[in-house]
This record gives sequence, structure tokens and C-alpha cells, in this order.
Amino acid sequence: MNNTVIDAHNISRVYNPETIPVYAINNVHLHLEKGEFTALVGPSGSGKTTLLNLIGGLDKPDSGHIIIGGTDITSLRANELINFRLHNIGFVFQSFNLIPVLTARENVEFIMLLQKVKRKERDKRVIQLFKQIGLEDKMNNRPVQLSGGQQQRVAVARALASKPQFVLADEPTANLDSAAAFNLLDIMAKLNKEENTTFIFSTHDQRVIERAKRVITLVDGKITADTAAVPLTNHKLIVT
Ligand SMILES: Nc1ncnc2c1ncn2[C@@H]1O[C@H](COP(=O)(O)OP(=O)(O)OP(=O)(O)O)[C@@H](O)[C@H]1O
Repeated sequence: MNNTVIDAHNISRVYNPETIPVYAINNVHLHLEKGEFTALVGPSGSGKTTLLNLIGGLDKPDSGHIIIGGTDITSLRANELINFRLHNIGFVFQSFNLIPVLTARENVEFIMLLQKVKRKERDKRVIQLFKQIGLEDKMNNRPVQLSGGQQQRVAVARALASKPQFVLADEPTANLDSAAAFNLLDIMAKLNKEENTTFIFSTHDQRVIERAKRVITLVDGKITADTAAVPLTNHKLIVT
């Protein structure tokens, strides 16, 4: 069985090619399999967000190909890409990005409405997801009535609602205190272990790196290390 989720070949993204070119991503190869729990690390400006935006289909590379579950997303037209993202990729952002006028439940359900999932199936999935994030009692709260950590857990549920091939998280714990960060990581790790959900997250956060199974290091737009995660006691071995 082919377990490849992401296969990116020779991808580059150059900003300002006409003036002062910035090689944000410089000829990168990346292969990710189903069930990975992978951290993308590197100094500020090393290209982490750019790489996540490329593999999430939010931006296009200037060269190279990105194959997701057998589809070359670099060859899709804009409207095809929107549809592809909707069905295949879940996103979690640093600043949660929940829709403020919707309840937590509606935020999670919204993506299934776009996918035209039938009501019975939506109800079942929403309840299952809120159980998994431990917030069944807060489903009808609006984002403003939730803590940052609770909002980020709802964002994880929303990312999973569409049953994506993988979830991309850009600095998911950056705005969380330690307790909320650990709680979020526990939930993500549990989803990874029990449901084989594939996660790739960019981070500067040692607490997150510590929980990853694989750590990919970017420096100046290039992958300089790609290793199994190192436990905290040896964390000086990780290049960040
Ligand atoms: N829209 C843009 N126009 C021009 N340059 C950009 C643009 N977006 C990013 N860059 C440059 O591309 C490089 C990579 O940026 P990117 O945001 O991907 O890094 P990062 O590793 O995510 O950084 P951080 O950890 O600070 O979030 C940087 O040099 C940045 O200044």
C-alpha cells in the first residue's frame, strides 16, 4: 500500500525575483507518510511558513512539484486548488482564526456544510470531535467565551472535520501558556496515535519539538537536518 501523503520535489519559492531576490525555499525535497507527527524547525526567516503555505496549497512554488495523495497540486487551477484544500488539508493557525460570530460547534460544522455532508453525519462527527478535544460542554460557546487553549482545541477539531489527508499547523502553541500548550499537544498526539492523523507543524517551541516523532530543520530555505526527535534531556542536539 502506498502511504505517501506529501511528495515535494525540487521546490523553490523566490520573493522579489526582479529586485533583491529572497530564496525563501531553495530546492527542497520533502516526503511525508501517513501517520507522521513532524515538527518543522529553524531560525526566524528560515522559510517554515513559506514551506507550509506551499504544501498546504496556499501559495505556489516558482519551480518544482508538490504531489499530495497522488495529485500534483502545482498544476491545479485556482478554483480546483480551493476544492482540493477543502477536502484534503486541515489548517491550524497560530492565532486560532475561529469565526467570532459562530459558536464553537458551528465553526467545526462549517467546513462539513461546504463539503455538503448530510446532517446526520455532521452531527455524529461534531459530537465525536468535541469529545476528542474534551469540550463537549462548550460546544455552544462563541470563541470569545473560550480560553486561548480551548479556542485552539476547537481549531484542531475544525481542521479534522473534513477528514483531511493531513493537518498543517503553523506555530500552534505560540499564543498558549504551558498548561494549554501541553493539553493541546496531548490531544494532537492522541489523535495521531489512535486515528493515525498526520500532523506537520512549524514551531520554535521546545515543548512541541519534544513531542514530535520527526524533526525537519530548515536554514536559509534549505533542509539541513531531518531526524527522529531527540528527547528533552538531549535537546542541545536539536538545531533550532
Ligand atoms: N511576502 C513576502 N515578500 C517578500 N519576502 C518574504 C515574504 N514572505 C516571507 N518573505 C521572506 O522569506 C523568508 C522566509 O520567511 P518565512 O516567513 O517563511 O520564515 P519563517 O521560518 O516562517 O519565519 P518565522 O519563524 O519568523 O515565522 C524570510 O527572509 C522572509 O523575510
